[in-house]
Amino acid sequence: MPFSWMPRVIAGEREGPKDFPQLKNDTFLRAARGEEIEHVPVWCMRQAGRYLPEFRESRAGKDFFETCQSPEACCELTLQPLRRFPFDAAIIFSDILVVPQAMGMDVQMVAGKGPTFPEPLKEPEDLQRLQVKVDTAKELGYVFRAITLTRHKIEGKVPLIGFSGAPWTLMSYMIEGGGSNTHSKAKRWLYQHPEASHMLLKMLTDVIVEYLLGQVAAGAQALQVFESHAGILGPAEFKEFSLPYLRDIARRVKDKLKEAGQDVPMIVFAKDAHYALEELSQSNYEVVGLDWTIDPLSARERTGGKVSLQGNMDPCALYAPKERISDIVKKMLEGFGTRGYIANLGHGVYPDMTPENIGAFVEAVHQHSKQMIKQI
Ligand SMILES: Cc1c2[nH]c(c1CCC(=O)O)Cc1[nH]c(c(CCC(=O)O)c1C)Cc1[nH]c(c(CCC(=O)O)c1C)Cc1[nH]c(c(CCC(=O)O)c1C)C2
Repeated sequence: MPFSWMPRVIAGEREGPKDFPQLKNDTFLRAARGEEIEHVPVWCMRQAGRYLPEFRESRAGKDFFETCQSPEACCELTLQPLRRFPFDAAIIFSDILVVPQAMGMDVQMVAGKGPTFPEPLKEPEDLQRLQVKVDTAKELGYVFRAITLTRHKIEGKVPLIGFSGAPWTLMSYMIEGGGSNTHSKAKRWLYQHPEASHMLLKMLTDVIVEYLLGQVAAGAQALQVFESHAGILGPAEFKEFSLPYLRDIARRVKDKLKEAGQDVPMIVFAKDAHYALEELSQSNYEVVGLDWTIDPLSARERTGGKVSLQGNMDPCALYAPKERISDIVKKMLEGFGTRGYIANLGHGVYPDMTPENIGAFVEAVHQHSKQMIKQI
């Protein structure tokens, strides 16, 4: 039995542990599978974030990763946006950098600077510092507990999404030591140390697979894999250093879930990877998330109805007056169509955005899509 909480998952049962409140709004899950819906579901990346005064209040004076380690705090932050807006999904509050931490790296959140690794990986020898076999139940059990608690507290209102960073994005943080414009330290590895790069990407893939499976066992009803730094790679590097690992993650997670009779939709969000849209639509994920640099109609054409699509309004459109947001949403819905589509932003909400405009975005998606579906 690989996970201590595994006995709670009954083989053959689709919804996971039995004692969770029944799901009342499964629109997001149906859209992910391309099934019929009454309105287009909508959620926002970074919907739990600093643009909400209640989020800033809860986070005030507390260390970021300590907050991530508190299931109660993560649950509260996940639920906050749902109290304000009729989102069709929630995403568990956590961070992609908990995985490098679980592998033994120190990561701190420095105010005004963002995530910082005091001792980043510099040369291939540094891989020896990393934990190869990670006991995810021990190192990341706090995330699993946050998911289980949130599944209870969310009362079946909407599905709960679990997530992980993808191997290349995590590798780039581990080598850069934080955010970067050029990612030149991490890219140097790809060109100077391709073998060590693959070794690190493989190590990360193994941990991510276990981590995502643990999230589903804990109660996650969908999974999103964030390849936020895809755009810094060109098509050839993406094909060699990102895509095979993204595919491997989805295949291995799905194979394991199938054995347990579970079916959990997976979303891949490779930011700025418009050059790889065709490949991404054939990479074992039900949903491909899009940033705003891709035109909805051409995304549909290029993915050929093989997958559902998610996205992709420019987050900065939320600075526009509400009527303009409504027009932009309408055009976006007309471009994607209402079937096999999950409305979202093309990236996360920024801290200086007004909650009211997020509300206008959500309302516009629901209103316009209901009308469009009625007319079909
Ligand atoms: C709200 C927040 C988070 N992380 C960080 C913040 C801001 C700091 C704070 O509020 O104290 C630091 C935080 N964490 C990270 C950054 C980016 C730093 C950089 O690259 O410059 C910051 C400021 C790293 C990170 N972290 C994440 C990504 C992938 C998504 C993306 O591309 O934005 C990345 C790249 C994932 C993430 N991170 C978070 C979520 C929560 C759920 C939600 O979306 O509502 C998620 C999904 C939460």
